Amino acid sequence: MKVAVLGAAGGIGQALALLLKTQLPAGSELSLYDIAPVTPGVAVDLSHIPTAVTVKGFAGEDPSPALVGADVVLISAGVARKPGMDRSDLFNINAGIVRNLVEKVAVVCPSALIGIITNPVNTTVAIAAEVLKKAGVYDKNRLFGVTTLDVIRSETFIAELKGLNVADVKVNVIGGHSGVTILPLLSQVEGVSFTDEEVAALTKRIQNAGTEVVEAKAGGGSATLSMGQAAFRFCMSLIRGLQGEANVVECAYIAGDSEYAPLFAQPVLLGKQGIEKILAVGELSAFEVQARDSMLDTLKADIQLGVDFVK
Ligand SMILES: NC(=O)C1=CN([C@@H]2O[C@H](COP(=O)(O)OP(=O)(O)OC[C@H]3O[C@@H](n4cnc5c(N)ncnc54)[C@H](O)[C@@H]3O)[C@@H](O)[C@H]2O)C=CC1
Ligand SMILES: O=C([O-])CC(=O)C(=O)O
Repeated sequence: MKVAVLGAAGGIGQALALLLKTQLPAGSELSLYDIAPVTPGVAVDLSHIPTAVTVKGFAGEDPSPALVGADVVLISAGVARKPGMDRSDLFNINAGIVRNLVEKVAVVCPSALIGIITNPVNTTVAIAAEVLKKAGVYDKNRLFGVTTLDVIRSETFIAELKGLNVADVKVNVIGGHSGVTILPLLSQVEGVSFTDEEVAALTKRIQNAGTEVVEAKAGGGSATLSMGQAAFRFCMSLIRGLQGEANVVECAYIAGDSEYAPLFAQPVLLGKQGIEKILAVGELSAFEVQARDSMLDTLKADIQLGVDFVK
């Protein structure tokens, strides 16, 4: 397997690259690209870790050499939030970065699975889809907005609140990746019950968890280490699917068959072609139905912004 990380010299990119270097299957290749000149040095640094994963680093304007033969491309290139900003404030800079990178992916490794981490995810995934459509290589089963951080946060916060072993907590998070569009389906968590007050408070905490980190870092950026772990988990699931493992399921922001919005985060079964099957969201509580319905105008507007940007 060859995994390319674009934005590899950044906070997320370096954490993710470390996890991939230590835990990708033996024989894998890790390809790191960033505009930052330090990137080949990051690769040299990682290459001294004794695992059977080869690492190469590329800097400069053109990501193409890093993309040759990639099976999975993870994109975390761009700018991160500072206190007082919303994810949507990143659009002006990050939209163009994602467009340019995906244009290269479309030419060099059009059948790779693509995971978009760069914010605002609700919009950058729409941009990626439009770029791939324009290039004539769009396959909706191969493009993902990485929302795994919302899932791991939900698992962590639920286990903390209820005194559970976090390894036993499974939760789906649907919708998108910002504010009210993040909807953890707490009513479906097995073996746990929540009061109405707990549901309201926990949902709000999960929706605001990115801001919690941004404020705690006080101008020093947003979540990088937890996001590195989240992207690593998602990447390993993509690879396990590609390698034919059965029952690999993750939530991701995808172009599904959702009646709610053209892109919508929901659970998917992963396989050799990317998404093998879109899984049902299941029964929602009255609170969740209300939260789902009231997010849709925001989510659709975020998606339209991305479509219009490319057109
Ligand atoms: N999907 C999610 O759940 C999350 C997404 N994010 C987003 O991930 C992105 C990256 O965050 P961090 O790693 O913390 O930022 P960072 O600033 O530490 O790293 C970003 C990297 O992108 C590189 N870069 C900028 N323009 C580039 C280009 N045209 N080509 C290649 N590389 C380029 C920079 O040189 C830098 O090394 C941000 O947009 C952030 O909002 C952050 C946390 C969670
Ligand atoms: O909040 C941010 O800007 C970064 C992010 O997406 C998250 O931590 O969920």
